[in-house]
Amino acid sequence: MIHIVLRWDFHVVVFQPQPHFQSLFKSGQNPSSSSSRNDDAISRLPALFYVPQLSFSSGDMLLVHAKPTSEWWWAELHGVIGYVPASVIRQEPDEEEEPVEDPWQDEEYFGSYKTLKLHLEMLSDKSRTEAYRHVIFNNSAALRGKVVMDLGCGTGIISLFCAQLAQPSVVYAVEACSMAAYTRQLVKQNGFEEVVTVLQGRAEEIQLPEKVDVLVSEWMGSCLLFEFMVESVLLARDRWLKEGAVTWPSSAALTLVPCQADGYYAEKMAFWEHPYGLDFTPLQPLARQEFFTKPRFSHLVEPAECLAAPCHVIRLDMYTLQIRDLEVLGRFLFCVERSGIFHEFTAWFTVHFNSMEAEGSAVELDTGPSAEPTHWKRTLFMLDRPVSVCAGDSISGTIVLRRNPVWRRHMNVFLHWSINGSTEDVGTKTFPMWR
Ligand SMILES: N=C(N)NCC[C@H]1O[C@@H](n2cnc3c(N)ncnc32)[C@H](O)[C@@H]1O
Repeated sequence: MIHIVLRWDFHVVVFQPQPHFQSLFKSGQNPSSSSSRNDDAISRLPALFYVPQLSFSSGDMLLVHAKPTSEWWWAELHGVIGYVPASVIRQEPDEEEEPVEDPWQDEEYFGSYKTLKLHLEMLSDKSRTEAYRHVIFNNSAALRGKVVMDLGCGTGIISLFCAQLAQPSVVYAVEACSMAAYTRQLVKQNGFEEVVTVLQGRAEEIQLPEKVDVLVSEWMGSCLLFEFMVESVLLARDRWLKEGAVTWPSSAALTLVPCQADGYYAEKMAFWEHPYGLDFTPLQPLARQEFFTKPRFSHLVEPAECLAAPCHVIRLDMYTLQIRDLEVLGRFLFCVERSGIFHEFTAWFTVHFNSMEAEGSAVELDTGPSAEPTHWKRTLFMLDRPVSVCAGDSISGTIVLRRNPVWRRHMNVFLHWSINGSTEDVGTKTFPMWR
């Protein structure tokens, strides 16, 4: 995307490479450039080791490669790349906001699955893993002679269940990272080489010898969509699924509920009111910024903390969902069932696996408070200021999960709400997940 430099001439000099990137901005003609604003902005630059010199003048056309933060963009001028303050450049009006494809991001993403840490976490999650085993067991007869694709197989557990519990003709176990080599060993170790074929590569790029009857994948991330692995599932669905074939999960739903969170609020905010008999409340704005800006996903909300009946705010049909739909909007209307303090929204997801047989029973994997905890836990969105609510009040609004245009596996969650439909008692907050 092309941008033009607006006002100031900037000369960016890195006077020493070090873990924390520092630079000295000397403003050009514009006397209004406040060094304090620059210093403040510099302090929030992403940590870097080396940034080459980058000088540019009013009217220059910069090529912006990425927007890592709202204040600093990664741009190029005449072949030289460096950080520039976003405040001095303007985007060409007719520019399309095309997502920036950045191969480095996927290297980082797949690199995180090369070690056992995340695989151990997923395999240790009994609710998650038993749900997939239950699906394969329930459909073992229908799977006989079928062609299966396990997308993002990791250690291959789902493919091994297919070979252990059913008699598919073949399972293509697709894994992008080097864990695939170990997965091959596990297939051999368990005597399933005749059935399971491990393919290392991205599902979007690999070549299968045939189309498939079943596309199964465990693609869910925090708040359902984080990681956006679901995009790969949709691409594979459109490329490899036979007509009338099955995708597991078949559908997914994001659930939201307004909650009271006395413990968390006391721990992070009320604490500053009188620690050791002193008044530390001037630190509360800092605490709000530090502890309540990003969602918290290690939270295990209890049913008793829910102020209203949870409701599905977003539903995804995996047979019809399109990639363009992945900027998902949900509306909600909660009727408060018990008076209390509205501190936060809690979100979790549920996925369903339809049976391959007409009369067969579906399987559900619920990550909410009424089910066994999972490694996804639940996602807590803290309001900046708690609101007292009474039984019978209504909390209505919208939630939007918007994919990050630069960091493509991340997203922002926008929440907008009002109490009893009033225009005064309105709240809105954006939560980055995670960049
Ligand atoms: N949130 C999750 N369930 N993540 C599971 C991720 C597993 O799928 C693998 N994976 C994710 N996307 C892909 C893809 N497009 N192609 C192949 N493997 C993938 C990833 O390397 C890891 O082993």
